[in-house]
Amino acid sequence: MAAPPPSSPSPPPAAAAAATQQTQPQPQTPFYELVKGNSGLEKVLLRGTRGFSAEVYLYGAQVTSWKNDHAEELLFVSSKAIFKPPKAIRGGIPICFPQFGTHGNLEQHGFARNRLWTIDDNPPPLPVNPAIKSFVDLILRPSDEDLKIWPHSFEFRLRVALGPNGDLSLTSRIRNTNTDGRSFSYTFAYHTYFSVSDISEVRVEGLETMDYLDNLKGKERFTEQGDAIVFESEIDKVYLAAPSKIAIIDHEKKRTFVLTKEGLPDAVVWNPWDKKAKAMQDFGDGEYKHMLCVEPAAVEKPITLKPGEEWKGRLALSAVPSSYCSGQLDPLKEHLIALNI
Ligand SMILES: O=P(O)(O)OC[C@H]1O[C@H](O)[C@H](O)[C@@H](O)[C@@H]1O
Repeated sequence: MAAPPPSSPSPPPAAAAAATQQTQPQPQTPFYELVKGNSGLEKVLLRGTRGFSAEVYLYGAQVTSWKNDHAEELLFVSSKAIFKPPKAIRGGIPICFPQFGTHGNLEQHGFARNRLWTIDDNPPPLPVNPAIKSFVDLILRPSDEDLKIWPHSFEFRLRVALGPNGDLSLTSRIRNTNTDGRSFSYTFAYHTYFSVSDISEVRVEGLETMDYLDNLKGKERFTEQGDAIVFESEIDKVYLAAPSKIAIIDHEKKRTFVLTKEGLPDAVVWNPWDKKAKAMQDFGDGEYKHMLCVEPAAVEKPITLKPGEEWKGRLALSAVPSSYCSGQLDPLKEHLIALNI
């Protein structure tokens, strides 16, 4: 069920229907493939050059795997994750829309993460790096049931793309398609779960001195002190107006994740730690040691769209060797230039 690659990066990948007509994947040729995943839910496989790969479930449009050229998994998905609606999949990159967390009257993190998305065969053109050959476009429109809980018509298009250096990008385009002249507002996050060797060996750079809302202290506002952020206990903070680049440095793995965000001013940092981990049905007791969520988001100031308006929010992820010193973001720039991001 391999789909042939698009003839150019702008047109969409071949239709899912066409995907079923081809039986022989073309070796060395980037493509996406639609296969059955856990519990029979469908997922899209993206394969890049040199063995890079990613997987996206149509359920939630959720990326659940991103692997480097050594076939190492870079995202965390819980061994207890439940792949059954209406539960959202615990791990990968859940999409929080139209509400982040409890910032509104909807269910926690909104409903996009537990809806079935479809492959969008004919998305409006999106400027992309021509070197990217492996990508898929997904779309979510509200059902009649959704309109009862959030009475707004929208089109949410998500492109997930695997770059030539194994970097992963997610581009969201959300359009207000209300025909009654009404604007709508929403909050949003790419709730990214990174796989880390040992949370106590990890530090995050780029958020020091930032203001944040502490979800563990009634969303009260504080200012981060000191150096890079390290982890010794539960954390659940929304960093406000965070920089567009954030680094997660995993000492043990000698790996640095670089997040680049556009259109998303905030960044949430979350680790449930031991007590909350035990209370979560779909999360192993000790798994908090091996994950960290850093979530590019728009939380403090909701995004408002008038009818016909479209918003774009992008996340680009790369994993690079940690070959620079603590507190020096400059050498990181070299990696970013090398990665062309
Ligand atoms: O359990 P979930 O609904 O997936 O939420 C998991 C976590 O997501 C975010 O990081 C929030 O800031 C946390 O408060 C929440 O606990």
